[in-house]
Amino acid sequence: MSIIEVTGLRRAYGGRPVVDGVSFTVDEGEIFGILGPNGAGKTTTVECVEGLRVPDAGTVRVAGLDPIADHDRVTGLLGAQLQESQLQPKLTVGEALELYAAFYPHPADPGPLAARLGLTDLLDRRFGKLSGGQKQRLFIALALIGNPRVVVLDELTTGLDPRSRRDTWQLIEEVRDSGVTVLLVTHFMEEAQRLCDRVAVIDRGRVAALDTPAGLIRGAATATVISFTPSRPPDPADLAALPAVTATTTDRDGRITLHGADDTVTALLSLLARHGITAGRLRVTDATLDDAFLDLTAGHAADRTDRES
Ligand SMILES: Nc1ncnc2c1ncn2[C@@H]1O[C@H](COP(=O)(O)OP(=O)(O)OP(=O)(O)O)[C@@H](O)[C@H]1O
Repeated sequence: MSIIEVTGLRRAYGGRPVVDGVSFTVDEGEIFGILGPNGAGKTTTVECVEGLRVPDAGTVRVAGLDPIADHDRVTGLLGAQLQESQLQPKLTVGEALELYAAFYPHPADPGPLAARLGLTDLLDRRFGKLSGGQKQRLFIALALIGNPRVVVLDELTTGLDPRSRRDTWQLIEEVRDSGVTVLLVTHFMEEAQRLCDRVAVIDRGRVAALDTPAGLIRGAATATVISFTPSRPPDPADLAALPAVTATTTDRDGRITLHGADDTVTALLSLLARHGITAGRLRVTDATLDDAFLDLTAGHAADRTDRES
């Protein structure tokens, strides 16, 4: 059953459309990712879901309610992640939890919630003295304090070191496992691949693809990534003519990376054998969500160059 329904959403700033007909539904109990390049319209989209922005056109429903017309009821069932600037540096973790609990009719008990998020030892610590990872744990706690059915997390792990990021991922999975639906805006492919049940890739205000991470990878032009260091450079025209090749790059050390499919590997090996070239440190790997994302948003970088030139 869907808990969020977005249909034909449009929003422009100063006459420039930044969300241009976005539609998707989020099922209750899933982690739904919104992925896209900078400026693609991700935050604007989730702000419309949260009722913080009024759409120019289209409809948004959260548990069947309109986030603008039914603002108070939607606020009661949707937990949003605060931005850092919204908390006073002198407020302690315990005070922040008590303060935000007071905003909701049926809040979670701050003590057990703090324990669940590993904040018990930090209850007397001031917000301004917390590390990046500790702040993010507090933001997740504050998003959950109202006992929401949905939490919206926007770039929650940006700026965290790899360990804190992994710890935060585990917390997000625990939130989902407790029955809360998660709408997650992220820039990190690894994060989306590891956490999200389904992902909408938004590019230039439109949904470029919507699928499970595995489905996005399967549907991408790149299935296989091949890299090797040749004993001497092959003819670039021969490489470009290999079956299913979508991209070829050569780094400063002469190492070649080809994006293609299984057929590409076989044809490459016979090409190299024909020319007596050996392939040093040959690596053949499956494409990742990163590769799928680059395929899906391939026009974006070119457009940006056009605009900036
Ligand atoms: N209040 C505003 N007034 C004018 N333009 C805005 C406003 N908010 C966002 N924009 C512009 O709208 C576009 C989309 O912004 P948005 O924040 O939704 O994108 P995003 O995909 O979340 O980007 P990022 O990944 O960089 O956070 C950007 O070009 C941004 O500069």
